[in-house]
Amino acid sequence: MPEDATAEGIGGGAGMPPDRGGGRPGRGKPAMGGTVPGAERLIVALDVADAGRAQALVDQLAPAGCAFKIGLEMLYAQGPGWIDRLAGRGLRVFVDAKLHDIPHTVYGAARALGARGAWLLTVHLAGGRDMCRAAVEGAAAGAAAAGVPAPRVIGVTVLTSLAGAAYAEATGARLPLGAEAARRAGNARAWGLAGVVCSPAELRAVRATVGPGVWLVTPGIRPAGSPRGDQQRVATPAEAIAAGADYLVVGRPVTAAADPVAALEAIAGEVAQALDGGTPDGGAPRHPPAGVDARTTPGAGQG
Ligand SMILES: O=c1ccn([C@@H]2O[C@H](COP(=O)(O)O)[C@@H](O)[C@H]2O)c(=O)[nH]1
Repeated sequence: MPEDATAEGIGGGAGMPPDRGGGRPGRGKPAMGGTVPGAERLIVALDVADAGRAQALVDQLAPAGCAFKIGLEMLYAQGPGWIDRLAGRGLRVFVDAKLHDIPHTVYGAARALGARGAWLLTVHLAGGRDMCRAAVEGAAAGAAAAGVPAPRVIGVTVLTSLAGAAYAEATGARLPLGAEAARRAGNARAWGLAGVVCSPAELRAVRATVGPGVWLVTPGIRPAGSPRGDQQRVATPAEAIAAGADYLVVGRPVTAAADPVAALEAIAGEVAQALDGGTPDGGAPRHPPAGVDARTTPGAGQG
């Protein structure tokens, strides 16, 4: 039955308590109450500056059962009140604040954000152990003071917009990109974070490093034929699920579509099919099953 992300516990259904807690992601469940199988694994990035547009997207897409990501654009243009607003509807809210500062400052920011009922909160792993631990502690303290569940703090490994020379320029490229992402993910686990953000290209290497129990949240999702935009390390929804992603972050392929609901449903359908071990065209699996069912409780490291 539903654990954390399954359709039944989310989506703002009337009278339904949001279960934003501790279980592993569900596999594609039958649709209930208008939810769409596969959508429970999707996080829609609300990268819009206009409140009316954001509200329209949430109203259109929430019944499918997806989560929503509030990132830098919404936070700076509209303010953090959107976290409360969506969480108050029983929706899972991923606050992609990408905190990266000295530990004292990050503690305070995470404390403030943690009090708002978020489900996930990001930090940059490049900020180091003390900063990441401060984020976990701050988020927990804020949530406890507000009487809401603490967000799971997850760490960004290497931005999906970086590759090749741009990656080398930004980091010094002491390790190949995949190895560096896996190394940083290992740090995330050691430092007590609940998961990491990584590109689909590194999912297998990251999972091999962190083992079960650490959530892998994956942007850089592009359905076949979708413009890549500024994303460099991309994969289709089915490929990302087959490689072991727990959650897929999808922005423009949904929000810039002429029909965002149809776009979301198509991606959810691809996800549901991949979770069942098939390919979007109904052929044999291209990869072994992702092994989601064998995982222990994600986020165990965050206590
Ligand atoms: O490495 C990262 C970390 C975060 N993101 C965020 O995900 C979405 C992706 O949006 P698309 O429109 O689907 O490209 C966006 O909000 C980013 O801030 C990422 O892309 N890569």
